[in-house]
Amino acid sequence: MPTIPTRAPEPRPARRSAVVGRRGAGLAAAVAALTHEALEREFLLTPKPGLVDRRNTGSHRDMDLSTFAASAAAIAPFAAPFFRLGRAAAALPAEAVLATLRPTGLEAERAMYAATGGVNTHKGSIFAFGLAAAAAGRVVGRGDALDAEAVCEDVAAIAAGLVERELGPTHEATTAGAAIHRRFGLTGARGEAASGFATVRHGSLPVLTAALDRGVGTERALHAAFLHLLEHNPDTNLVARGGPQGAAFARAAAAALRRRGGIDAPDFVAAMERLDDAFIAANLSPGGSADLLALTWFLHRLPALAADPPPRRRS
Ligand SMILES: CC(C)(COP(=O)(O)OP(=O)(O)OC[C@H]1O[C@@H](n2cnc3c(N)ncnc32)[C@H](O)[C@@H]1O)[C@@H](O)C(=O)NCCC(=O)NCCS
Ligand SMILES: Nc1ncnc2c1ncn2[C@@H]1O[C@H](COP(=O)(O)OP(=O)(O)OP(=O)(O)O)[C@@H](O)[C@H]1O
Repeated sequence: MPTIPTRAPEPRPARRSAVVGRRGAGLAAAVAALTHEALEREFLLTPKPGLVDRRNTGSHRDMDLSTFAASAAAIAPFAAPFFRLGRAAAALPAEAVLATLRPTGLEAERAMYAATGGVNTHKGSIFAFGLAAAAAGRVVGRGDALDAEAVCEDVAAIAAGLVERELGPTHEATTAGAAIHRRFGLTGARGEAASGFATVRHGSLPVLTAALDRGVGTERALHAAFLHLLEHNPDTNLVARGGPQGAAFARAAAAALRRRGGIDAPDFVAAMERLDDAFIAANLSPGGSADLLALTWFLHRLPALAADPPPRRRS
């Protein structure tokens, strides 16, 4: 069982220029290390309403920080094969790529369940990071600069039509996401991917970088990004547990926190803790926003990878 660090380290400043230096095997390993760092930053960020964090296990009874640490350690290495598959598929038409990723995605899900004793800790993250890592490989394989824009555009191309194909009226609603689409029209993880992670690219990522640029610490900047996601991401996990009313409550609570100053409010942490208690009382968990928070960090740090050595892994 991996040990849980109490705090993720401060990153070195991201280089935002078009870095295309590291194209060898080291880059696939660096993408896997960054995936691990992003997942870890998400589960350690505290407080997060309804989610597993250092304060409590949120609205969850079957997982805690050690489950998340074990899960992250088990699934992050799969980002390397996803990246390599993407790089090998750089010249393929985008619509042919998803089929090449599915076996690795399902293997990663099996590794997650093996590491957690059958608990779904990171299914949404495996999907999002699998697509993002593969798209990063395609971007590098084409010789383009590795940045969030290029990766998100390629994810949109790879995932185009996924909602119609997998959630269309002729399909049996076999998963929670499909059932929620049938009842409420939400497109969940598939819709977010097909949009090129629009909620991240045009929302939480600019919020994160704006906060960092004005000198806000990493944890608090991640909180700003998370608050944005809580207000704007149509999270199927919230709907699965609390119905549309549960999702509306979460959105309104996040908007209220923003209006009273967000991360700049003097009692921000106490307000987030009160919200955590309210989410737990209502059994709400914004798991999709947790996934997108990790992805926000990943996309923020990606441009630095091609030039820098991979982030140091903590044992
Ligand atoms: C598409 C997936 C997520 C299927 O899950 P499901 O039908 O239950 O979808 P659903 O939309 O409800 O979401 C599942 C998870 O995604 C996350 N999520 C929920 N809402 C959102 C959202 N708006 N945006 C992003 N992620 C979200 C949550 O963590 C949730 O638990 C995926 O598990 C899948 O298809 N796996 C098969 C492996 C695969 O295809 N891999 C290929 C690429 S890696
Ligand atoms: N820190 C976190 N705490 C809780 N969930 C998280 C966290 N980080 C990511 N998630 C996401 O939330 C999802 C788990 O949510 P949840 O347990 O509500 O889903 P479920 O297993 O489909 O449903 P249920 O537990 O109601 O049967 C995971 O797939 C994961 O991607």
